[in-house]
Amino acid sequence: MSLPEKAFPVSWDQFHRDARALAWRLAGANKGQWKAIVCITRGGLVPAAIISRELGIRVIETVCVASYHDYTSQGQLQVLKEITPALLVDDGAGVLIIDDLTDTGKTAGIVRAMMPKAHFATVYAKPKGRPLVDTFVTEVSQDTWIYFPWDMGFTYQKPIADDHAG
Ligand SMILES: O=P(O)(O)OC[C@H]1O[C@H](OP(=O)(O)OP(=O)(O)O)[C@H](O)[C@@H]1O
Ligand code: HPA
Ligand SMILES: [Mg+2]
Repeated sequence: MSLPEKAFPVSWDQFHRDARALAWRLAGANKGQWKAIVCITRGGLVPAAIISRELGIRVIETVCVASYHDYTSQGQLQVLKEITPALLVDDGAGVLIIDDLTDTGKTAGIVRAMMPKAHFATVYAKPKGRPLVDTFVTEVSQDTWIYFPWDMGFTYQKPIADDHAG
């Protein structure tokens, strides 16, 4: 297992602020009028909850995709549950697709193909995935791993000087 060079840990508070910032941007797009949210599980569940609250969207659908089976290594992408046909009309126009991040862009590419006219939004984006999303909040470099608060717990931190002792 190879770990990306840099770490970008995100606290619950920071994630809430960043997801709210995404909601502000989305309120300005499509006049804030969305038919429904399609949330890409599982990572999209938390931002979808925050955005649905901020924008008053009550219809929430899931598309269930899994690709990172072993922590940081990506495997075969599996679609475990498809989008309800009711939302696929008119290629998904007026629908908001939400995920926590786009990395290589593979997940975004697969879901975009299901709804080419939907608006795709993520909280974070890495350069390879960035061209596939319409709206995001923060870009992080490709060699960075984003640590989400739901994947973390409190642990002891070594003093910075311990790694710089000469
Ligand atoms: O741009 P990509 O390289 O495709 O990676 C991005 C996807 O990877 C993660 O999901 P994951 O498959 O790990 O499942 P999870 O959301 O259930 O954690 C993340 O939540 C995105 O959906
Ligand atoms: O940087 C990441 N962090 C968490 N999950 C991910 N899935 C793909 N890339 C990432
Ligand atoms: Mg995911």
